[in-house]
Amino acid sequence: MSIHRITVVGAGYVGLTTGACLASFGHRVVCADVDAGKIARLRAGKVDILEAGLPELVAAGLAAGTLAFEVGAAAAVQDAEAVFLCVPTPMAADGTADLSAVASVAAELGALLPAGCVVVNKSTVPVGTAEWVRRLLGRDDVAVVSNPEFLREGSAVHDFLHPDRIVVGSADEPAARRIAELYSPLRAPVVCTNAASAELIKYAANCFLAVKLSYVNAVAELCETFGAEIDAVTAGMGHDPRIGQAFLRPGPGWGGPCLPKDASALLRLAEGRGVRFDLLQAAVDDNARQSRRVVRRLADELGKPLDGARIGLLGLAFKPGTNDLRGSPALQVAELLADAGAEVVAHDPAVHRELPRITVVGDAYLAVKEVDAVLLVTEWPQFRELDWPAVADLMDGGLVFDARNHLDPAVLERSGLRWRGIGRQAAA
Ligand SMILES: NC(=O)c1ccc[n+]([C@@H]2O[C@H](COP(=O)([O-])OP(=O)(O)OC[C@H]3O[C@@H](n4cnc5c(N)ncnc54)[C@H](O)[C@@H]3O)[C@@H](O)[C@H]2O)c1
Ligand SMILES: O=c1ccn([C@@H]2O[C@H](COP(=O)(O)OP(=O)(O)O[C@H]3O[C@H](CO)[C@@H](O)[C@H](O)[C@H]3O)[C@@H](O)[C@H]2O)c(=O)[nH]1
Repeated sequence: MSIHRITVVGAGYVGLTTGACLASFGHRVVCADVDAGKIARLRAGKVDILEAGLPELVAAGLAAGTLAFEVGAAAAVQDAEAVFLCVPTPMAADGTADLSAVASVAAELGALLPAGCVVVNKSTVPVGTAEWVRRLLGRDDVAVVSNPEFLREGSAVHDFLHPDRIVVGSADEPAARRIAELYSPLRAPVVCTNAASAELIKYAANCFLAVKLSYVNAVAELCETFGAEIDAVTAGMGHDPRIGQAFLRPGPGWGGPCLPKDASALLRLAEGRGVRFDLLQAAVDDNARQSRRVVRRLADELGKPLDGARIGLLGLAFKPGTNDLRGSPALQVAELLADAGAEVVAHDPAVHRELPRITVVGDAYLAVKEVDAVLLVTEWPQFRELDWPAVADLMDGGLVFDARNHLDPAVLERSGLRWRGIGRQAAA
């Protein structure tokens, strides 16, 4: 029996993208959220988050009548055949995943779900959560399927529509297959397994990426000491298909709303089972050092104390293409600079709100005015296109520390600026 009537609970990056994309396949989708203001804006076609193609998909779904929005999950499940849980699972104070939103939705929906409905865990949740949700629902006639999501922010719609794989896991294999069938228009490989494996796949994948980044950041540090060039080193490594070119760019540390909390959650899960995962712990520890290393190098290159220095920060979002500040390494760097007594003036093309301890300005040229050094922390394409001779005129000092190796060193040097990167030698 194919599924056509879908409810999505949680209309954020994952939920709204899932809902709008499934509606575009012709299914009838209702997205529910506890945020009444967000639902009112979505009903008017207004999307709060910065995701290419998402406003268009929402508008198309609303116009076709395939996509609707409700306040609260209870109002959205009357005739649902599948209910996707896309609520937040942030890091709790003890480093585990906070499952309170999942628990409250499961408790709320237990008595309301139609018989034969499938509950789908799309939130990133610890191993064992599918079974736990099944018990909370208290229903023998409702299956629970784990279906983790792998989309990246900034390219959420593209990633959802072009997945590398679909993962479904459940004790109820026919239910898992019915969920996998929803993705059949995407022609992606399907991994159908038990719930524990599906849940672990998500953490294992994100944490593998985190380890890869800590590794490459350490190799970049080696490059600095040996006179090697990290771009050449990673290109040379990446031609080996067992390594691959992706996810090898060094930076000020890995961050965002997912990798840090998922690494922490997997470490706590391992600890709970008495399994030592020293490799992952080292990746997390090295990552915490990386932002400190960037600030220390900036101070060394500056040749004067950070206390009282004025630093122009280019970028605030955790990566380009998003306005998400959750877990942003740029903010960690800004905090460290402020701790050291520096005055931080920052610009990000997508972030226009006030932030503590930083002056946020609406123009990159304002951010570099009269600064002792510029520190680039988010690789927005716009920053490459700046008029660098004009930047040199505006700055008091001449140092540009490019913590993403994003700028063209030759352009900067020609502009009379001193470029420094990560894992790279100074331009000749
Ligand atoms: N952001 C990503 O790139 C991404 C990718 C893959 C997986 N994930 C995982 O997906 C989950 C959701 O992440 P997100 O980034 O979409 O979160 P988000 O914060 O963007 O959105 C979550 C939404 O759920 C709503 N919500 C909270 N409690 C609710 C409740 N009880 N009932 C209904 N709605 C409720 C919030 O108001 C919010 O709109 C997390 O587990 C995350 O780890 C995120
Ligand atoms: O070569 C690289 C690639 C990434 N990063 C950094 O790594 C972090 C994470 O980047 P990315 O993975 O692109 O962002 P997310 O949108 O958080 O996506 C990750 O987290 C999601 C939520 O779980 C998963 O669905 C995705 O598959 C996974 O890539 C950011 O700080 C990036 O700047 C680097 O420093 N160098």
